[in-house]
Amino acid sequence: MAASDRDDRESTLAILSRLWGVLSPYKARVIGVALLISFSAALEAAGPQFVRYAFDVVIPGGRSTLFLWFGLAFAGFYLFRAIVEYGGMYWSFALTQQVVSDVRMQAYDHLLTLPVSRFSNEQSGSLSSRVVSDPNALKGMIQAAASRLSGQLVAILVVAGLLVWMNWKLALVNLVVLPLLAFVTYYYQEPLRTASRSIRETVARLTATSTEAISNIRVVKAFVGEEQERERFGTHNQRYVDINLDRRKDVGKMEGLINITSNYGTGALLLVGGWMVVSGSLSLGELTAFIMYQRQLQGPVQSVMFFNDKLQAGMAALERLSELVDTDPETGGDREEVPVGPVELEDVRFSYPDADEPALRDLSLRIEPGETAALVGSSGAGKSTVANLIGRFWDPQEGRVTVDGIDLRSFELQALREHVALVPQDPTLFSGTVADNIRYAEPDAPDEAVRHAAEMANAHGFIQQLVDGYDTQIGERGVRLSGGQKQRVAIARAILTDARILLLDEATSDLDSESEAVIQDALDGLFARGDQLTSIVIAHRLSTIENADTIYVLEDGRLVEQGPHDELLAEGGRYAELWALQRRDADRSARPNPAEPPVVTSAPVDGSSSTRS
Ligand SMILES: Nc1ncnc2c1ncn2[C@@H]1O[C@H](COP(=O)(O)OP(=O)(O)OP(=O)(O)O)[C@@H](O)[C@H]1O
Repeated sequence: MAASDRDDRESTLAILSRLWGVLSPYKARVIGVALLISFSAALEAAGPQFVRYAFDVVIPGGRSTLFLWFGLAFAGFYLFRAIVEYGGMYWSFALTQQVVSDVRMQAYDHLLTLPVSRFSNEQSGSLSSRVVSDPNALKGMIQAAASRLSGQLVAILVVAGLLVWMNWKLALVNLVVLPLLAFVTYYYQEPLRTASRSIRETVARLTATSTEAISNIRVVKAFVGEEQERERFGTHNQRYVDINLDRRKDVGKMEGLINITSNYGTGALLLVGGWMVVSGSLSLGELTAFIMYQRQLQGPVQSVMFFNDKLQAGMAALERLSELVDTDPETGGDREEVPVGPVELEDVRFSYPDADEPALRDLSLRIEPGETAALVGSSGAGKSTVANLIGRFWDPQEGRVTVDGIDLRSFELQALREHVALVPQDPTLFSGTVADNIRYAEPDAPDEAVRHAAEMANAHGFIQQLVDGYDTQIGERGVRLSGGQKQRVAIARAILTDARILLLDEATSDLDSESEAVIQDALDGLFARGDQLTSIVIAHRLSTIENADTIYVLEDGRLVEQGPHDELLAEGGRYAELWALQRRDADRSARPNPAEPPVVTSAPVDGSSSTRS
């Protein structure tokens, strides 16, 4: 018990120090807002004094001028108070929005600097919730801490002081009610917090279940999984209703107890105070003011009791944010000049985190500048991993990856990446126009350059036929492009950069042979860009890399063969085997052109066929 109390205290201290970390850049504004809100709260305490004055002085006096002055003072005071309250509310809101927006921006900035490994070990939905919704959850905590708390404390102190000043004996009656109110609020704090947590978790499960079904809707339908999905969603949906009902019961009980306690408190004031009025030791105005103050105190007392709850809720969000912001960003070296030279892997050994087996084992290969190198091999052989290391998306644990003999780790990251262009396996495009997508890496590229790149990528023809040509919006709110069209836009995007190293990951794997021919032309356009472009192509259709300068055959993370197509065929090794497999499957398939090799994605090392055509 004592240990858990200490843990609570330590965690509250940790929360406060983190909260201070978030708020310290805004010190002056926090103090300003707190003063304004405290001032507004102190003004509120003057209200019952007007009533007391009216009952005890103005009404018994019966003079019209006094009524007039009293009316003017009353109206002026409440106008002033409304202005102060508006100012406090607005500045507190503006401050909170500013802090949350800055925190969100910092988190997003940091997110973009994280290494690829950080993105591969957390679902993208969860990562984006860290930068979008978690900062929102800070709002309650910042508002509670930065502004409200000070106002509420001032209200409690000022009102309590006034009560004692007016009549300390009657003030004692209040002192019995207030701790009772505080106790009721405190008693329900934990169950309500637990319920809120469960509600958030259930909402997250509801969202995850529906998102999964929606994004896999074709699989759901193909395997008649609707009923199963309905049941999964229904279970969470029912749980959501149940927890909300339970929570509502607790809230109802708490509100009921608070009402009873404060009404009994008013009753006690009426009885004790009424007796004092009868005995002449208290005026009627004072009693009325006392009752008003008792009502005024309830809000601040409950807010102060709920302060810890707000802190805990905000802390959960702050912890998730800190986990992200405390992750080390990718780091590069100082070299800004990336020379033209061979790209080499020297005795590279690489394992993905938590993987049992290394993905690459003592792999060495050298690609001369201007060459087109092809990586082939079974599924899981390590082809994409080689591309990942050359793009420095990951670093090897042993050995080096170099350009012109210089370790990639010594180059400034941005400088290195400006020299590497990527056409990924699934070339997802960004929302915006076709032209925006082509000039993604070169936002200032003139229209002619964009068009030229599209022509080289064999994309100009279809782009011209779109509704608005290069200005056609694509993505969610625009046209949908076919897989082949997307790839050609992605190739145009790569052509437009002046990258010296091109990584082409399985760009032709999902295309029919007609589209493949079109893409092949696009790639020829790209390879023809100049002798400085070193291309590394991962292609599953061996026909697409027949003309590559060197073909590297990987198996199980090792290089097993290398050389040009004809040489490798003549050698009769693993490449020849893959080639023969493709021919055999092509002959078996009912294709009009059996000479066209099918896609080899997963020919296992044992030689059994697992090709897809
Ligand atoms: N992010 C990752 N985390 C853990 N293991 C991974 C990761 N990516 C790949 N691997 C593993 O590393 C090995 C090499 O994978 P890689 O993607 O390089 O193969 P590949 O030859 O490109 O395969 P494919 O042709 O199927 O794309 C495989 O065993 C794979 O399961």
